[in-house]
Amino acid sequence: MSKQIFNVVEHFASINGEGVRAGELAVFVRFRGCNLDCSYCDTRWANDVNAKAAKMSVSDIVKAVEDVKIDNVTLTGGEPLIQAGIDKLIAQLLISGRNVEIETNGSIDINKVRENVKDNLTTAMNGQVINDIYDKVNDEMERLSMTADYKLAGSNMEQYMKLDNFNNLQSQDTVKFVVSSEEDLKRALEIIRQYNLTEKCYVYFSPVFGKIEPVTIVDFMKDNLINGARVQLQLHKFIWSPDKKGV
Ligand SMILES: C[S@@+](CC[C@H](N)C(=O)[O-])C[C@H]1O[C@@H](n2cnc3c(N)ncnc32)[C@H](O)[C@@H]1O
Ligand SMILES: Nc1nc2[nH]cc(C(=O)O)c2c(=O)[nH]1
Ligand code: SF4
Ligand SMILES: [Mg+2]
Repeated sequence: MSKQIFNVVEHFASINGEGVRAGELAVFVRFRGCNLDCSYCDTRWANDVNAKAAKMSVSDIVKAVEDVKIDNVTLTGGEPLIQAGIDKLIAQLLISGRNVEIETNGSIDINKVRENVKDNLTTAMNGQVINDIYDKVNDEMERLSMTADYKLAGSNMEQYMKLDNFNNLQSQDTVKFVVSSEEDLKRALEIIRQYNLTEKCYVYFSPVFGKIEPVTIVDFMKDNLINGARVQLQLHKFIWSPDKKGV
């Protein structure tokens, strides 16, 4: 089998600016290319097929992550789940003891990826003296969390959302609504209620940076009694200049 090579446009250590682990140290690996084109994308440069990228194998990436001695790793992009072999990389990062977070755009079948990761873990553990490989694989899988956006009308990408993903959420996963307008907030609430999202996983609202006042989101949450969801601003855009790469 040919060795899988990934196009990595940047990898860096920082604090996670988004999601359940916001504020914690994390290593970020950003892959080139995306299957969507959101109106507000803050990493459009990474989606360019000609963006400068390091060619890295699974073991190159695992080594780069291990070298920094930080427990959390976030795979992002671009879109990490369109990268061939991503399941193998995720499995090896789990085996190396990391908490692995995937930032994904909501158009890809997360269950299929999770099943492929599980298969990789099972294969990797075969031959090891482990009494119950099944339990060990499930323990490793608990350190994998998917943060899936639901792209709203303001992104122009809503038609690509894979609603079936909402039947395959785990309690450690997140559904994130990046909102541009009141219309987006109303649609997000409809989806949250329809799929009972706050009962299944973490739910976040995040403003498209500079496009909607955070207080508008908070008022909407209060007016509609949206318990169990959280508002979140992208921390790194306050700590550093909002356009800065590598942070
Ligand atoms: C750049 S994307 C990469 C991962 C994946 N393609 C996705 O969309 O989830 C990472 C996260 O940044 C969010 N994001 C992108 N541009 C943003 C902006 N201008 N303001 C707020 N969040 C933004 C996305 O919605 C997503 O949740
Ligand atoms: N500090 C920091 N935290 C992040 N969390 C998610 C990010 C992303 O671009 O996916 C990101 C990012 O680019 N920087
Ligand atoms: S899916 Fe993510 S990376 Fe792709 S365009 Fe949208 S925000 Fe940017
Ligand atoms: Mg970002």
